[in-house]
Amino acid sequence: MASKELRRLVFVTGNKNKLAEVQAILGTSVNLVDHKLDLSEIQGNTREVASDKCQRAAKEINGSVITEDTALCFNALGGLPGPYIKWFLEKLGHDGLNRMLAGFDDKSAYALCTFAYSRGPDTEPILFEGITHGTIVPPRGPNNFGWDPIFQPDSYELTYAEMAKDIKNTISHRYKALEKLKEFLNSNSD
Ligand SMILES: O=c1nc[nH]c2c1ncn2[C@H]1C[C@H](O)[C@@H](COP(=O)(O)OP(=O)(O)OP(=O)(O)O)O1
Ligand SMILES: [Mg+2]
Repeated sequence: MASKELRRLVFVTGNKNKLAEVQAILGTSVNLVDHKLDLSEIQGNTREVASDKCQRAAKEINGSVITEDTALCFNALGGLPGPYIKWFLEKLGHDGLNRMLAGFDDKSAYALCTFAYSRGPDTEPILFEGITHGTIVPPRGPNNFGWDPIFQPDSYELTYAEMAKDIKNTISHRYKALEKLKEFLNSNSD
């Protein structure tokens, strides 16, 4: 690849908020091409779910792709809902997610982001993980993105939803995973 040429990366996601954050974090360092597709997701641990999703995307695109899977893991529940948070959020809402922890003193949780990069349909995806630890709290802040109003990162008084985007985007699970992906891409510029 010519050194001045921006790397073209196809990001397959059905979530516009994710896409916006990834674009904001990557800035102009890559030419991000979005491809809207709601991929089906298997059951399994976060690495299995992320890897399978990326393989499906690479088959659809028939080329190199990145995908991302986000889990929200409650420590009192041994890491659940984890990769199934989307369905728990959809069925229970913010209050229901809080109530899941009512019987536990431990309200701690972590957000885990797994980016997966595949060179094409017949290759094993490479995974990049980022974790931000925090606490599950009653909802505060605008309800624009998923579980942002109920996740308060450690050493902050604000939930993800209350924070300015440029703060979230420098401490988030997504930011940390993308830092690793960027480092990998910079040292593998084929
Ligand atoms: O930073 C975040 N802050 C708050 N909520 C978030 C965040 N990131 C993902 N979320 C939500 C979206 C979905 O309810 C679940 C993850 O599920 P996940 O399968 O990874 O996302 P998705 O299906 O919306 O998009 P995709 O097409 O990329 O799979 O957590
Ligand atoms: Mg999904």
